[in-house]
Amino acid sequence: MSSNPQVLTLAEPLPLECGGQLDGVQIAYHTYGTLNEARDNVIWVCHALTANSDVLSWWPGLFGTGDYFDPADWFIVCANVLGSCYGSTGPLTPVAPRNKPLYAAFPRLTVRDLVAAHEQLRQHLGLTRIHTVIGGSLGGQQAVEWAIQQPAVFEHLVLLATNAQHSPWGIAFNEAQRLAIQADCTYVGGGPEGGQLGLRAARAIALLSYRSYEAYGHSQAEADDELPTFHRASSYQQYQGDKLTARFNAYSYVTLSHIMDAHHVGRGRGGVAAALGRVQARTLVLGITSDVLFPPAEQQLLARHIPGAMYAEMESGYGHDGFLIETAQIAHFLERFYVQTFAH
Ligand SMILES: CC(=O)SCCNC(=O)CCNC(=O)[C@H](O)C(C)(C)COP(=O)(O)OP(=O)(O)OC[C@H]1O[C@@H](n2cnc3c(N)ncnc32)[C@H](O)[C@@H]1OP(=O)(O)O
Ligand SMILES: N[C@@H](CCO)C(=O)O
Repeated sequence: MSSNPQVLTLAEPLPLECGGQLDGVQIAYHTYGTLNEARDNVIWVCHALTANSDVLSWWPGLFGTGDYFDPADWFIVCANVLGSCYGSTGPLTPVAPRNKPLYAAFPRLTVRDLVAAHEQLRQHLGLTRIHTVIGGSLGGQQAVEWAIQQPAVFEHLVLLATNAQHSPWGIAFNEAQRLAIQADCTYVGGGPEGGQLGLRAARAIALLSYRSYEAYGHSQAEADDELPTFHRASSYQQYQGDKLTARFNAYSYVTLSHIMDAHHVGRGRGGVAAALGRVQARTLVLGITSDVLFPPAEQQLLARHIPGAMYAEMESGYGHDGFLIETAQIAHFLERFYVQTFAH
């Protein structure tokens, strides 16, 4: 991370959806820019699977000086999710009562638990109104869940490449990755470095769902006339696995993928349509044409059931990760969205 996060430690135990609780929860967060006098310039960013609270470092082109969300204009908040490894309580954090990390025994959290923790942070920061909450993928799952729980807080909701309930297809991808991690014999009892070889394979599997046939064809094509001694695409897979293991751990990865799998806004609320119907924020839902993990149909469903939501689709060959890359298109649709909502 390019700058250190601030950390809030919750005074009270955090009750979990599974029925347990977490004591001494820490939430790492970044803020950028200044809260204006009217306190109406807050943008809250919910990050995806392996990112962190330093949104300026991982969403350049959308967040930063001269970008659509410029800290000169906005008070931007981004918090690391529970279960991750960038400062918020996760599987490698020593937790009470034994003050030791729980590793693979870390509790099964849900998106609702992530929201509950960040709701405590929102209250701690005294932010009664959020101009926009924005998130893609797991971040979008968190943003929509939060807008359902606290409909009066959010004026605008921006959802990218996400869904209302995780799909059997998405769960199957995650299970394949967990199987790779659990096949690494260091996963159980291996300490902080446990399962890293498995994580390397898991990231390589995940990449297949984050990119597309076209993206691989475009960036990893080989010369026609040579008998290859190695394949570019093979080396790319290995490199991406190495890149993630250098900055992430297997226990957080398993925890977060289970969180994604359990995501279902309709649970206990009479179904998805009834839950989405509670959203009061003006909503923009953005799908990506080549997203095989969260296909446009999932975005269309969100937009169909969130009252008055606007739906748009980004043309992109990048696949699911297009939500991190296609910043010019995102800015274009944001501008249309804000102009339209301002006019009403
Ligand atoms: C501490 C931190 O890093 S904070 C966390 C940062 N990450 C996040 O926040 C998560 C969200 N971000 C992401 O998922 C990604 O960064 C994305 C989707 C935005 C972009 O993905 P990238 O991996 O950067 O892009 P892409 O898929 O084009 O791969 C490019 C990389 O692969 C390398 N590469 C490309 N082809 C090959 C190949 N055939 N063999 C080996 N390496 C290759 C490139 O050299 C480049 O390496 P670099 O990342 O060291 O510069
Ligand atoms: N590429 C994203 C996951 C896709 O949502 C990440 O590593 O956070």
